[in-house]
Amino acid sequence: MKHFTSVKDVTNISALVEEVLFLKQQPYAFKHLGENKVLGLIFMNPSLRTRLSTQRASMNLGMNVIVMDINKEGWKLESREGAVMDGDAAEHVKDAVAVMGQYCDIIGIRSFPSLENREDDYAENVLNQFIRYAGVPIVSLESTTLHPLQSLADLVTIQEYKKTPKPKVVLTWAPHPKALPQAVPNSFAEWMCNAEVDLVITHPEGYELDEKYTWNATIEYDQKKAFEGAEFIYAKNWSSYKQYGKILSKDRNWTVSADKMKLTNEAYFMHCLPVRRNVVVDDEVIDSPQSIVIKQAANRLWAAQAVLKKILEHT
Ligand SMILES: NCCC[C@H](NC(=O)CCC(=O)O)C(=O)O
Ligand SMILES: NC(=O)OP(=O)(O)O
Repeated sequence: MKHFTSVKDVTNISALVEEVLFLKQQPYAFKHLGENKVLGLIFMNPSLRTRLSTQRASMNLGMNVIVMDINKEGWKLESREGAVMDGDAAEHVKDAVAVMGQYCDIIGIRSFPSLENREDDYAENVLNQFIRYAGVPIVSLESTTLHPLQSLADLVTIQEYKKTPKPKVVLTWAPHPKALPQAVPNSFAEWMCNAEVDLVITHPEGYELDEKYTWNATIEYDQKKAFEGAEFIYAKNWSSYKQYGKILSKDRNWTVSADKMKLTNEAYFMHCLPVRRNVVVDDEVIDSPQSIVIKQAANRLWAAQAVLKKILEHT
């Protein structure tokens, strides 16, 4: 594997899932693979799970790791091509990235969307400049449109907990006070459309995701109908893709409640975290034995380790 920015970078998804499960059993089987190699983790936005799990994953492979919260600790960056830099920004992304590539053997980058201009966000300018100018493999730590490390961990978690060969997996929109990116649901749908699952996506009208990620999913506007017979309920808020970045609803009738979980086939509850309790999901559900959010977060470590291993083996 050269870069890891979407499911398209994976040649054999089931082999990668097996690799994740192997590393979960034997975390230190490749403890010398990354010796004398440095992973740089660059954050343009906050993180808990991605930062800590990827850092730990690199340690398990014997790598050294440098972490930078670039907006707080670095020079203000310009990302527009050809910009006349007489404003606030002191450094262009392409110079900063080329320099980082001199110090790191692999770079991870987190860069969220502005949610102001769909065309700009979906062009993935920051991620693509990292790929273009770093000269080293790039791992997405959640880009403007996708979160592949999360989706790989999600797929592994579903593989571990499924009760039938092709489980019904429901991605449900849930309310939230803020406008959030579409990266997690886009990426989840993209990975699930390539997996042995029956994917149903439920959301209020106007929250349709980019069809390029949902081609193999059924869209059901009635949340209760969607929940019937589900083996997994994956909750997430996102802002509108059609009316780009807008909050069209804060309807608490979409909150995942214990009553709604009763419609499912004793479904497991999943969420990528961080989660707004009693807005996205009721305490009663997330604190129930059917909630696997912590196991899901734990799998982030093994997912990151498998991806780093694949890249180290390639370089
Ligand atoms: N990496 C996991 C999700 C990150 C981000 N959530 C957030 O920004 C939540 C912020 C809040 O709840 O205030 C998102 O939805 O893409
Ligand atoms: N799920 C996830 O990516 O969490 P963080 O934003 O805390 O990294």
